[in-house]
Amino acid sequence: MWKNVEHIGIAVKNLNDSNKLFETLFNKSAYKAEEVESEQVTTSFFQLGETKIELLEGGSDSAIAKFIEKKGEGIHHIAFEVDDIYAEMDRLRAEGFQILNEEPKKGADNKLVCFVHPKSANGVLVELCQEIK
Ligand SMILES: CC[C@@H](C(=O)O)C(=O)SCCNC(=O)CCNC(=O)[C@H](O)C(C)(C)COP(=O)(O)OP(=O)(O)OC[C@H]1O[C@@H](n2cnc3c(N)ncnc32)[C@H](O)[C@@H]1OP(=O)(O)O
Ligand SMILES: [Co+2]
Repeated sequence: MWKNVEHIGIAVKNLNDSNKLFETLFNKSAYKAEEVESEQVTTSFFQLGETKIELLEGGSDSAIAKFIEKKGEGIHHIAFEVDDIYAEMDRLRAEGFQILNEEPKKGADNKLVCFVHPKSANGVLVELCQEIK
């Protein structure tokens, strides 16, 4: 079952600068920063109601750097909380979606994550995530 929009990922060039900008915009501080080596990204998170904003700065070979090079800074992905990521990956594959991961992997903020290719989701990079218990 799909639940809430867990976070919206925003690709940024400089995390320090963007932290300050979004702190001013939201009038609140990021509640955490985290490096995710497997994705070559450093992230920070702002909690807004039940949804988070995830700022992402990427290393030179990262998906984030490639995205910024092509499209510039901005919304990179939308992440949805699901209750059974394995079942949803099987279901989506059977429905013909291109899932970018063989298995869920460890993402930021204590989640298992996987991605659906934007070419099979109307140009939107979709992330599924499930809390690690
Ligand atoms: C912090 C960890 C985790 C979390 O816990 O939240 C994260 O959020 S990590 C976020 C960063 N990681 C990822 O994005 C992993 C999944 N992404 C990928 O595997 C790749 O980025 C991709 C989607 C497969 C694209 O890679 P690639 O094919 O090498 O790049 P291209 O530049 O050639 O793109 C092909 C095609 O797709 C379009 N594209 C790329 N990224 C996006 C995007 N974010 N949203 C929409 N469209 C996207 C790109 O424009 C190309 O289109 P065409 O030019 O029309 O061919
Ligand atoms: Co994300």
